[in-house]
Formats: sequence, structure tokens, C-alpha cells
Amino acid sequence: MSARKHTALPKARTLIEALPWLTRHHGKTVVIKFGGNAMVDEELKAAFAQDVVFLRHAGLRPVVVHGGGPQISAQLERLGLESEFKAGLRVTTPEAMDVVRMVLAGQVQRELVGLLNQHGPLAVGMTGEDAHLMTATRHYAEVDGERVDIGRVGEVTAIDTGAVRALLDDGRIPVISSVARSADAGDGTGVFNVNADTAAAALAAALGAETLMVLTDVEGLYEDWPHSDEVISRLTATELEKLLPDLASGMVPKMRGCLHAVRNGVHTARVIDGRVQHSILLEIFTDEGIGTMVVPDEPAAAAGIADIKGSSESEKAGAA
Ligand SMILES: Nc1ncnc2c1ncn2[C@@H]1O[C@H](COP(=O)(O)OP(=O)(O)O)[C@@H](O)[C@H]1O
Ligand SMILES: CC(=O)N[C@@H](CCC(=O)OP(=O)(O)O)C(=O)O
Repeated sequence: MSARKHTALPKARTLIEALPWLTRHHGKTVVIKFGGNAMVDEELKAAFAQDVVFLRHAGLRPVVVHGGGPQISAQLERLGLESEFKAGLRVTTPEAMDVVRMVLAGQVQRELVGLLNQHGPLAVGMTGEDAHLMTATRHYAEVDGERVDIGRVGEVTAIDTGAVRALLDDGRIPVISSVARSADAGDGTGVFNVNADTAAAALAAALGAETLMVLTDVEGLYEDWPHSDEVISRLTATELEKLLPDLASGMVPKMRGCLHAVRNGVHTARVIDGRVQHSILLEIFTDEGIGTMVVPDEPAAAAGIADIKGSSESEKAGAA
């Protein structure tokens, strides 16, 4: 009897090693932004869904906000519609807006909901239009110091988290497309195209999330992009603010979003490599994380981070 081999013992130990982390994060909200460029590989998408469902079953409250830039561009091209970006944002004509809404809510969101629901009746898709989740006004881009009209691109002015909280309380995983309703009831099509990083950050702040995780197609924030692949692993809000004017293209809304989140109550904002399978779990269970972590400046909030870091260190020690 005593000589019997319990071959699953290492697995049991691994699960128990995660116990302190699971206890600490039980009931915490995590907003995860899944970027269009990290969403092109089938295996990655399936692994992403597994990670999110794992978090949900581990007692966290994950919320998914998804992008779909490459998918929108492909559809616009198929339809022979021009697509142009200014200051990292898509110039969105009313015709392009129809395509953005169709691709995000009708294609990308449906696919993610389907993948998540392979694991049970968990995911519910919605856009910022639903239940007044996201209200926006027209956003003007700034190019070389000038205010430029980029069409139906929205700036989030209000968030009503009621429907998302109700879904979370019901044990569901909200999957949100970054289309917002217009603040002006008499406004044409009544919807705006919001950058998905911006939408995720605004939602994380409004929900008082513990963490904002932005999955993308690079390892994190590179210190001297595109000349070096040295990733900045940790920086404070003030350090990030100083870097913002030097950032380019897709990193601008991402890092602006991270800054907004940690300045508005979110404890950590992380940019991680969505090309790595199970990157969400890797980020959580690895001491230093695998990407870039932004933390608030305030001593009180920073104390919270120290607590998280200290504990994850002991987890790593336990895992070694
Ligand atoms: N400092 C930087 N560090 C990392 N990537 C950067 C940086 N500056 C610009 N980029 C660019 O930003 C891209 C990520 O943004 P984006 O293409 O919008 O991704 P997603 O589709 O995931 O939202 C990277 O692929 C890279 O080309
Ligand atoms: C205003 C604006 O640029 N909206 C984005 C919305 C999708 C998005 O942000 O997708 P990614 O996260 O994959 O880049 C767009 O039209 O492409």
C-alpha cells in the first residue's frame, strides 16, 4: 500500500503552489485586451480561451476586450474601401464605420465567444452600445500640432458598468467590442469606432479592476524601438508619462491606456506577448512577468504592488 506510486503527485504540488496566488486574487477583476495582431493564429486563440476560462474557474472575474485592426483592414480592402491611420487611429468614414462594427461585433467577437464557450456556458458578447456600456464623443487626432478630423472615431466620455457587473456576478465572461454609442441622440449612425486599447483601459478603470493585461504582437514595450529589442520590464506612471511623446504607432494608445488605468485605481497594467502560448498564465505565475508592467506612483497604491510582488516571489521560490 505505502509503496504505491502516486504519479500525479507533482501535478498536485503544482496546484498547491498556486494556492497563495489564488487566495489573494479570488474575486478580483482582470481586464484582458486581446489584440488583432495576436489573434491571427488558431492555436494561440484556443490557448487564450483556455487561460481566460482557467482564471474564471480559479475565482477571478475576467473581462475580455478585443481588437481586430488587421481583420477590419482586410475586410475594407475586400470591399475596395480605403483605410488610413492618423496618430495610430483609423480614419473612419460612415461606410468604414459599418464595416468596423460588422467585423468587430459580428466576426471577431463571435469567434472569441465561441472559443470560450467550448468550455461551458460562460462568455457573453456585447459592444459598448449595449446597456450604455460606453458613450463617446468625436475624437480629433493631433498631427504635427494640428487638430485633424478622422471621422467617426470616438473618445469615451462615460462608462456604465452595470451590465458587465451583472454578467460577472452571474459567473459569465463578458467579451466586449470597442464600438461606443454616441452621446448625441440625434447623431447619424449613432456609433463611434474606439481604439480597443483605449476602450480596455477605460473599462478597467471604471470597473476598479486589479489588473489590465494588454496582449500584443511584441514582447512588451521596447526601450529603443525599432533599434533594440531590450524590453522595459517595469516602470512607474511618471516614468511612462515621460516616455509617451517618443512612442510610435500602435504603442501610443496601448501605453496611454496603461497610464490612464494605473492613474485611475488599477493596480497594475501589463503589456505582454500574445504570440506566446498561455502568456496570461505565464505572466501571472512568473516572478518578474514576461512583458512590461506599469505601476502607480502613489505610495499607498505602490504598497499594494509591493504586496503582490512579494507574494509572487514566494510563489516562485515555492515553485523552484
Ligand atoms: N516602443 C515600442 N515597443 C514595442 N512596439 C512598438 C514600440 N513602438 C511602436 N511599436 C509597434 O507597436 C506594435 C503594437 O501595436 P499594434 O500593432 O496596434 O498591436 P495590436 O494589434 O496588438 O493592438 C508593435 O508591433 C510595434 O510595431
Ligand atoms: C479608432 C481605431 O483605430 N479603432 C480600431 C479598433 C480595433 C482595434 O483597436 O484593433 P487592434 O487592437 O487589433 O489594433 C480600428 O479601427 O482598427
